[in-house]
Amino acid sequence: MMTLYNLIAGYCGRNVSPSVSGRIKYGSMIAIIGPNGIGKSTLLKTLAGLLPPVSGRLEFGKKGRPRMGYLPQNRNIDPYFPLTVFDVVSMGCWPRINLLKRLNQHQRAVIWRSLGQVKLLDVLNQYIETLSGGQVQRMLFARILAQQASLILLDEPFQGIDINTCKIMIRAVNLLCRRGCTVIAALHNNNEFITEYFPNTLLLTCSRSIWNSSI
Ligand SMILES: Nc1ncnc2c1ncn2[C@@H]1O[C@H](COP(=O)(O)OP(=O)(O)OP(=O)(O)O)[C@@H](O)[C@H]1O
Repeated sequence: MMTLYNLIAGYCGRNVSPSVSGRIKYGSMIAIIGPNGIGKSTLLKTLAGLLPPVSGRLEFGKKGRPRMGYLPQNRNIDPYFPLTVFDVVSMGCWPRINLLKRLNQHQRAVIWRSLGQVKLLDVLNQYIETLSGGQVQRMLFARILAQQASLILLDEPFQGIDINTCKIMIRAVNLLCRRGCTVIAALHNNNEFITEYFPNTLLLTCSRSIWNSSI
């Protein structure tokens, strides 16, 4: 689905990541790992199409760039904006609804299912200012699920959240991969979930990138 040819990510023509080559198949679950500042987020942004590669290239299959969901590391959300949990998760459907139209039955079902997967159905009508940090994280994750993307890019999705919330999110990610969605997550090396849940890793070092190396 996605092939990387000597891809180097960076800013304004300055290399940040090492060169990465490889083929990423449908349904893969990949952790990008490496020390702080090595370029994990930068590479993820490049895969997301938010940054052009400094050099090398990224190619998608015949169908072109798939529908993508991206969870950035800096998840700024104004907690005092009067939105409910349902409102935020429904934003995942926006690309597919006309601004003048309401959500249809199918889209509502998708939102409910996404909320159910992250166990937030009981707070769907609550304002976001009333949520805990872990609930906010799960809500943003549900928004990604509602996008029904076939490529999901997650930047440090488990940072600062408790083990139960992590497990809820991991289960949702596993389910997506079994349905053919590709999930790529930038994670810190010491993340205990890597060995247990991510069958494939891409280790970035200052000199090169290494697929499926043990941490
Ligand atoms: N917008 C930017 N413009 C220029 N340089 C940047 C920008 N964002 C990050 N950098 C630099 O790129 C390098 C890699 O940063 P990046 O966030 O990709 O690393 P990382 O491996 O994800 O780090 P961490 O593990 O700390 O999240 C750092 O030196 C950082 O200062």
